[in-house]
Amino acid sequence: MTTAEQEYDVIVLGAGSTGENVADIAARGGLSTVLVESELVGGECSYWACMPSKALLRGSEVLAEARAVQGAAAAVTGEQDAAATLDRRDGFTHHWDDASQAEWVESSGIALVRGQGRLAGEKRVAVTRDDGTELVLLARHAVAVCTGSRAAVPPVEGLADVQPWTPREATSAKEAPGRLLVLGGGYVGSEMATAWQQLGSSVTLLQRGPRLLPNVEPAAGEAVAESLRGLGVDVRLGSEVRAARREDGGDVVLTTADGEFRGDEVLVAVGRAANTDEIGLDTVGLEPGRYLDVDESLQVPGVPWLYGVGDVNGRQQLTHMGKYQARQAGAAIVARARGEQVDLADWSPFVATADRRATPSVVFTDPQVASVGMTTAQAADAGVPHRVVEYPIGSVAGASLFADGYSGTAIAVVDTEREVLLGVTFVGSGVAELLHSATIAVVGEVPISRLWHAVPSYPTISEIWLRLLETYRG
Ligand SMILES: Cc1cc2nc3c(=O)[nH]c(=O)nc-3n(C[C@H](O)[C@H](O)[C@H](O)COP(=O)(O)OP(=O)(O)OC[C@H]3O[C@@H](n4cnc5c(N)ncnc54)[C@H](O)[C@@H]3O)c2cc1C
Ligand SMILES: NC(=O)c1ccc[n+]([C@@H]2O[C@H](COP(=O)([O-])OP(=O)(O)OC[C@H]3O[C@@H](n4cnc5c(N)ncnc54)[C@H](O)[C@@H]3O)[C@@H](O)[C@H]2O)c1
Repeated sequence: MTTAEQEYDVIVLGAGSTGENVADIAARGGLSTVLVESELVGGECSYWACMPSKALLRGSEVLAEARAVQGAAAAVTGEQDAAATLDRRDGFTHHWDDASQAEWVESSGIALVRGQGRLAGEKRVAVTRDDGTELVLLARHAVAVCTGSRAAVPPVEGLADVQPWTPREATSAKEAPGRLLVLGGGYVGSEMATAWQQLGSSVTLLQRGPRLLPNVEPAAGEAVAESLRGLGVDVRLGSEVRAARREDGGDVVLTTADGEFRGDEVLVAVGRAANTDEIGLDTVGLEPGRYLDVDESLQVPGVPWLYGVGDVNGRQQLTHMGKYQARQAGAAIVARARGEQVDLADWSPFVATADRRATPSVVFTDPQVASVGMTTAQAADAGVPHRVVEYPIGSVAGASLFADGYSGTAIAVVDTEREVLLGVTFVGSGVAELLHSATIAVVGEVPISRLWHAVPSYPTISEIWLRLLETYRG
């Protein structure tokens, strides 16, 4: 077999949302750039994660909002058309065709190589192309590993053999299974239980720990569990699955200390594993299979030409944070290629400080959970002097107009020494769009005394800000 060689300034391995953005910044910075992709350009978010999952949830959300408004509720006389929702979902994934994203890559002056790439020593990437030929890419300046993550399947006896759903099947299924078992009550488990229960499945959710969404404020997980139960989901907390089997008739059976649970399918949603096992890390002295260890500019310590960006470094596994890291790492790659100094201080143009200090996220359950920065528990663990203020969102006029009997909670964690916000969590209907105000306050470290002058419009849900500040001031 003949092996061709090509040289670029920057090689980006993996064309998910993160890799696309690293390549874009590098190309805009005047560096010749190549993207290597083994599946679909756009990665998980476009085809098997954010976009299809939110499309599956949106129909139920709109109906719930209409049912919560006297007068409008009378117009909701039928059920959701599940087939039409799945069809709309298929539109968002472009029927799992990446032609438009590939077109964008090429129109941005970035070369695209389709195939399986792996490091082959210093600044070298060997690609087995889709047609079976080999191509060796050489990088003058940098290689950015953006290979993302995949679903982790826990070592439960028999689980791998039942061919469980991963988030890929849960977001791309062509019909609702009659009975769906969901293993894991984090982001994916909570969202997918919400979606499929309302698309016709009978869902049982098994969560190992004492509450859903363990990484956010406890009130959020409690509200989501209560709402899922209201929708008819069988939510089992403290439930450890010990074994799994598929019976002749097709049933999946999960065994726990509380007995057996049966379903037509089981979704495994217990977190992610890094896609680093088969990318040649051993050829540059690194251990395969683990999240890539990186510094604040996303550079791998001791290997200055190598970067690990997005899900693959395990810092924050969210599309917007991967894209943020891509902007920071991309700027660092361009600056270093020009021989410029890269400032590694917090909040510089080259570092991903928000990963540690101000990561926003929205769980699109009913109620939504929108949070940024530290939770109460994280502030306590970090030993920061702080006070927690809480206020029921339903008590503000805007919320009562938004939905009859609006129920929700806002929680702010305030640094009592510096009088700035460390973190904010909103739990309630329609709070996703409130979150960016909190993100700006946390990132900007806006003093409470100045925040007081940020007057929310009446009557909007944003008036929750005024109530939180009044509660803090006492
Ligand atoms: C069900 C679900 C819902 C989610 N919803 C949201 C949400 O609403 N909002 C949000 O912010 N985040 C969400 N996330 C998280 C989000 O999907 C990820 O954080 C994001 O996709 C990470 O992007 P990435 O580019 O780093 O990795 P990926 O999207 O995994 O992209 C990596 C790319 O690298 C390619 N690749 C891997 N190995 C190789 C190789 N050897 N050679 C060539 N190519 C390779 C892969 O094919 C892939 O295209 C969700 C996740 C799941 C599972
Ligand atoms: N809306 C969003 O932004 C969104 C949506 C989906 C996923 N994501 C991202 O994808 C990541 C992965 O999501 P995820 O839900 O797979 O992981 P997760 O870390 O959010 O949740 C995993 C859950 O599984 C539970 N668990 C672990 N082992 C278990 C076991 N053996 N049995 C039962 N329960 C078990 C954990 O207690 C936890 O609650 C998220 O952390 C998030 O970064 C984001």
